[in-house]
Amino acid sequence: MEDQISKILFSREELLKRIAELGEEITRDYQGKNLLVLAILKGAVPFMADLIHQIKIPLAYDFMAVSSYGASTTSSGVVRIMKDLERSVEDVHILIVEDIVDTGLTLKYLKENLTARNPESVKIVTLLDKPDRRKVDVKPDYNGFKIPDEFVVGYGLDFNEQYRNLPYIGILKPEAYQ
Ligand SMILES: O=P(O)(O)OC[C@H]1O[C@H](OP(=O)(O)OP(=O)(O)O)[C@H](O)[C@@H]1O
Ligand code: HPA
Ligand SMILES: [Mg+2]
Repeated sequence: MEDQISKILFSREELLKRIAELGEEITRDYQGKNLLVLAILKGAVPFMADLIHQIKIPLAYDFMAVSSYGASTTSSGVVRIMKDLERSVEDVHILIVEDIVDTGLTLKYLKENLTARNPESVKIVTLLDKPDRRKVDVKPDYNGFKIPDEFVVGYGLDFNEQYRNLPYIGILKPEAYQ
């Protein structure tokens, strides 16, 4: 598995350090607010698990699953909800947690879909942002790291469902998917 990684971009220590900073900012901004941390399955799970330890106010968390990639390294552009929320969100401030914003198609769809449910607010925190690849205009409110246009895996990010269990973020060698 690790021999398919050409370069480690962020070690576990670097990830945790940045996540602590994000948690501090979020703690400050959501003081006194009814916060729902909404992680997008499956990639955001490791990030969300580390992030919630660093948000030092009461919160609830939930999950949605949407899919646009399948077994490919490029987005199909068609976003489908595979698992939805089971309760109304009218009384909460939603913080969407993503592992990566790439074309932006997933988040644009999600943000519009959730905004239509009339929550108090909808914001986005992503661990990684790949701005060079953006196809639609969507900006994360909180971002861990900007990254170049390379296919990355680890810490929740997959290629064909593999590599999610790596404790760091690395660049996948092109020969691993060609
Ligand atoms: O900005 P975009 O081009 O839309 O890409 C980003 C989305 O793609 C990945 O999810 P994926 O559909 O691979 O599901 P997964 O989290 O289960 O791997 C990632 O977790 C984001 O949700
Ligand atoms: N790696 C894994 N999954 C992804 C990526 C990536 O670089 N971009 C969008 N989904
Ligand atoms: Mg994926």
